[in-house]
Amino acid sequence: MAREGTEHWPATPPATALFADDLLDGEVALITGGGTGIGEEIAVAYAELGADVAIASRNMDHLEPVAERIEATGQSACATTVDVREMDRVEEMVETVTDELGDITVLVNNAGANFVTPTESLSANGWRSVVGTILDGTAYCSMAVGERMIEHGEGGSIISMGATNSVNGAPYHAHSGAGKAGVHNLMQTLGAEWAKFGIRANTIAPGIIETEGIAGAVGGELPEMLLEEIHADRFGQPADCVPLAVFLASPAANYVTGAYYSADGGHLLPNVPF
Ligand SMILES: CCCCC/C=C/C(=O)SCCNC(=O)CCNC(=O)[C@H](O)C(C)(C)COP(=O)(O)OP(=O)(O)OC[C@H]1O[C@@H](n2cnc3c(N)ncnc32)[C@H](O)[C@@H]1OP(=O)(O)O
Ligand SMILES: NC(=O)C1=CN([C@@H]2O[C@H](COP(=O)(O)OP(=O)(O)OC[C@H]3O[C@@H](n4cnc5c(N)ncnc54)[C@H](OP(=O)(O)O)[C@@H]3O)[C@@H](O)[C@H]2O)C=CC1
Repeated sequence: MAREGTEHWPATPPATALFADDLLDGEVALITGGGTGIGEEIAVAYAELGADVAIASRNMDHLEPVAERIEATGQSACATTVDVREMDRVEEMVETVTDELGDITVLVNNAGANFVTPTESLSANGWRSVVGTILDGTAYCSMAVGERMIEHGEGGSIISMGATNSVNGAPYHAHSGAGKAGVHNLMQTLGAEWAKFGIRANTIAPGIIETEGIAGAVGGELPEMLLEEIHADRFGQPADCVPLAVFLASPAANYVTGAYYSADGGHLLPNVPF
């Protein structure tokens, strides 16, 4: 049964119902992991608001249908494969996107990886696989795109997906929690270092958002008992993360850098009065 007041947590409306339809005109956005889940929703919303959008991940099968959705809005799309854990591949991706769409003005570090496991069962390779994707990948993409943003001289926005599991520690998420904590710290560092170039760097921390990725990470359906920890009394949907990603890409956030925004239905808030 829903707790009192939780019926006041309806679905987040589409970005086009919230923002001016030309908000992202002239932007060129690159979204890693843009072929699925949260990344897909951000990619399509950016295009609907006027940006040309590139999406990149390891598997082209994920990317092609989303590129078609982007093109259906009338904007240009670029779909390219990358493993963000490899710097050479990241450099190639940035070159391809720049050749096809022009200078990148918005980078969304969304590619992510996780699986839930007791730390004593986590192998070195399992640790590297997740931390490599989350933290190395975010660093490599930010460095490759940031260098070009600096050369281009027009500033830019770097947005990275953190996670609420990095805030208080999270049992069975040793690799993911530590990697996401590093992502938040990296965005603060870049926000400080690259402010002089007009480059902003911010973090969005989703709570528990229903995607195929998280279902894989927890080994099936999300257990209903997790809702007891979520004040909104519902799991998040990818659309719940989109308005923050639009805001941070837009001129509305021109004075916002090094910030950390959670979209978690109150998951981080205490559940008891003491
Ligand atoms: C409060 C809630 C917070 C939630 C926070 C975050 C949530 C999310 O991020 S949800 C999004 C999750 N999305 C994904 O994970 C999609 C991408 N996932 C993957 O690519 C794979 O699941 C991957 C993470 C395992 C990486 O794939 P790949 O690089 O191809 O790696 P391998 O399959 O070769 O495995 C590497 C290594 O990891 C070990 N391993 C894999 N799964 C598990 C598991 N469930 N438990 C324990 N260990 C696992 C695997 O055995 C390999 O290690 P070695 O055997 O030592 O070689
Ligand atoms: N869903 C949730 O509850 C939460 C999600 N997050 C974060 O939000 C982001 C999106 O998550 P979500 O949409 O749920 O997950 P998905 O699993 O749907 O998305 C992850 C994406 O990353 C891509 N990817 C994974 N590894 C690599 C790699 N090495 N190189 C390039 N691309 C890669 C995948 O594509 P491909 O397989 O083609 O490479 C996939 O498109 C992630 O950063 C995640 O950690 C944070 C907290 C909670």
